[in-house]
Amino acid sequence: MTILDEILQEKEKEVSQLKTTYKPGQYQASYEKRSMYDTFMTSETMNIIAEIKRASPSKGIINEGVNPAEQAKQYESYGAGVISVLTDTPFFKGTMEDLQAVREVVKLPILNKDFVIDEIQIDRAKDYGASVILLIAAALPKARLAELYAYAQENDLEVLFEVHNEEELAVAKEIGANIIGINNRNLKTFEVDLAVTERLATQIDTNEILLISESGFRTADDVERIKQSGVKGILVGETMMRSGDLQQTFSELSVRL
Ligand SMILES: O=P(O)(O)OC[C@@H](O)[C@@H](O)c1c[nH]c2ccccc12
Repeated sequence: MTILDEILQEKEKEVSQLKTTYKPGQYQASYEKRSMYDTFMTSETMNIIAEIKRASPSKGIINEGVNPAEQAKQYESYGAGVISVLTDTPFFKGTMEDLQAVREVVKLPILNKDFVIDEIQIDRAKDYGASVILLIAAALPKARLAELYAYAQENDLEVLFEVHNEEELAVAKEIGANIIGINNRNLKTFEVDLAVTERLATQIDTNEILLISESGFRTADDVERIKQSGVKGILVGETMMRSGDLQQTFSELSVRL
C-alpha cells in the first residue's frame, strides 16, 4: 500500500466522523474575496503560495512548534500571494484551527491543503475562510473529481487541481480545470524532480490555464529554471518552514516573470 492509499484510508474515517459531527454553515468567516487566478495571471513576478507545514510523511517533523498566525503574517508581509495551510492531522500535524487562526490575521486568499474526497470537506473549507481548495487527481476517479470540482465552483471556491503525470493532466483538461498544479513530488514514492513540471508544462496552454509548480523549491535557480515553462506560481512548504530569514527567502524566490 502506498502512503497516498494510507492517507486516503484515514480520510474515509475522518469524513464519516465529520458527517456526524459537522454542520455546514457553523463558522462563516468573513473575508474579502480575491481571485488567485486573476492576480497570478497578471503578476510580473513569480507568485508564491507559502505553506504552513509542521510535518510530512516524507520529511517527518519540519517545524512542529510553528505559530501559524505569526508565520502567516510574515508570509503576507514579505509578499506571498496565497497562504496554504495543511489541515491534515494524522500525517501532517495540521488542523482546521490553524486555518482559522491564519484567517483571522491575514487578508490573502487561503488554500485549504487537504485530501478532499467529499463535499463536506469543501463546505468546511469555505466556512473556515478558505478561498481555494486542492483536488488531487491521483486520489479519486475522474467522475468523482468532476463532481467535487463542480461543487467547489458552485460554492465560489477556486480549485488547485493537482497532477503528476500525463494521464492525470488529461483528466484535469477534461474537467476544465483553470488552475493546474504540477506536483514535482511523486506522492507514492516521495521522489522530487522539477523535470516533472518541465515535461508536463509543454502540454498546457499557459495563456489560458494558470500553471503552478509544487514542491522542491529551494533557490532562485530552481525558480529561474521553472519559469521557462510558463509557470506563474510556486508552492513552497519546507523551505519556508525552515527559513531563518523569511524576508531573504521571499526576495530570492520572487523572480521576474
Ligand atoms: O515542502 P515542499 O517540498 O516545498 O512542498 C510543498 C507542497 O507542494 C507539498 O506540501 C504538497 C504538494 N501537494 C500536496 C498534497 C498533499 C500534501 C502536501 C502536498
